[in-house]
Amino acid sequence: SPIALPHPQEVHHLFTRQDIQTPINASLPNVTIFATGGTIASQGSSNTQTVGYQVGLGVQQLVDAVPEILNISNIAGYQISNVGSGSINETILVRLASMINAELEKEDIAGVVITHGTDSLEETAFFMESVVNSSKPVVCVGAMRPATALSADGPLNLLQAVTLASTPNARGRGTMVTLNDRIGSAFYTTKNNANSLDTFYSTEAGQLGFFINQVPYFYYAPATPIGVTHFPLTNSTDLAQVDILYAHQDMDPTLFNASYAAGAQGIVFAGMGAGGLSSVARLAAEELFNATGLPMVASHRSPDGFVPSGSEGFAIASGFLNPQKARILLQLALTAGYGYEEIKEAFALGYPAP
Ligand SMILES: NC(=O)C[C@H](N)C(=O)O
Repeated sequence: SPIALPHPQEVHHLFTRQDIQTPINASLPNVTIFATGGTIASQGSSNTQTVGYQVGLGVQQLVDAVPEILNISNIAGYQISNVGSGSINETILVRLASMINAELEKEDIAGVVITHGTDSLEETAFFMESVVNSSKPVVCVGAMRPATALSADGPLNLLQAVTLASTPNARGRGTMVTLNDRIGSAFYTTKNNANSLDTFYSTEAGQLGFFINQVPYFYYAPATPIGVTHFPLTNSTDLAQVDILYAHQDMDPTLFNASYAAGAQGIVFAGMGAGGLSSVARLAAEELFNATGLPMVASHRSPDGFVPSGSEGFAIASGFLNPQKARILLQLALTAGYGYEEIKEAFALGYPAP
């Protein structure tokens, strides 16, 4: 049965093509921007307001604020939505991905940029990594300060994102995230701080590169992360429902059954340490698994780390994937009709035997 979409009133701009097309300079590459909202598209009531601002700027205004972009690329833009990234949903993700696939198939397109709120940017980036089938760069970018703020970070981040999307050496690196001069892999990059400008990085996996004087420098030759499973996109925007449960001392063990009763087709738990649960919660989860076969994935509530297989016998280990990324992989696998063993294999790709 169709899954109810959250906050439909907030996606009323969805896919109205507010097409922008800057004057064509034949010597420059072509980059398409897909704007979804977020702080990068937000305005405060003063130049010192950095909390409680409103999303509202369209893709045209984002580009107008950085005319230097036009020295780097010809830009076309789509307004996909204009929402805080907490309201990005599966309808937006699936349609955005299919638009990006279609765009990258065009021979004259060098790459694409997604402007996005930072709160769930890593989820969208991971989704694109899993379903975009092109070696051309897909660059996700956001900002931590609204466009109206003193020292707003959005304009420079956008300039760098467009630069990255037009750089031949950015090909073959999967979907990337760039903010605050850093270039990271969508597979590993995580938002680490709710407020700080310097929030996106990936501790153990490291960065792909960085910007100096707006030029991207890479640490390595093109490579994509181990463990990416590529899924075909279907026309359906209904992805399997997967819930995340957060483990803690005295976790309510009934949450597992409640989640299942509410329609979850899979559960990811943000486990303590390397994927652990209290003995009471573990028993409840295991009983549910034994009774229903509901796929469950053990991830970690610590910001970084690894869940090895076998830590919770009935649960599939998330490896390096944090709960929000593990959820997307589980959603895509279930939507593609994977059974338990195939799901297990998809996760295990992220932690191959040495
Ligand atoms: N910095 C940001 O973009 C945060 C914003 N609340 C969002 O994710 O849409």
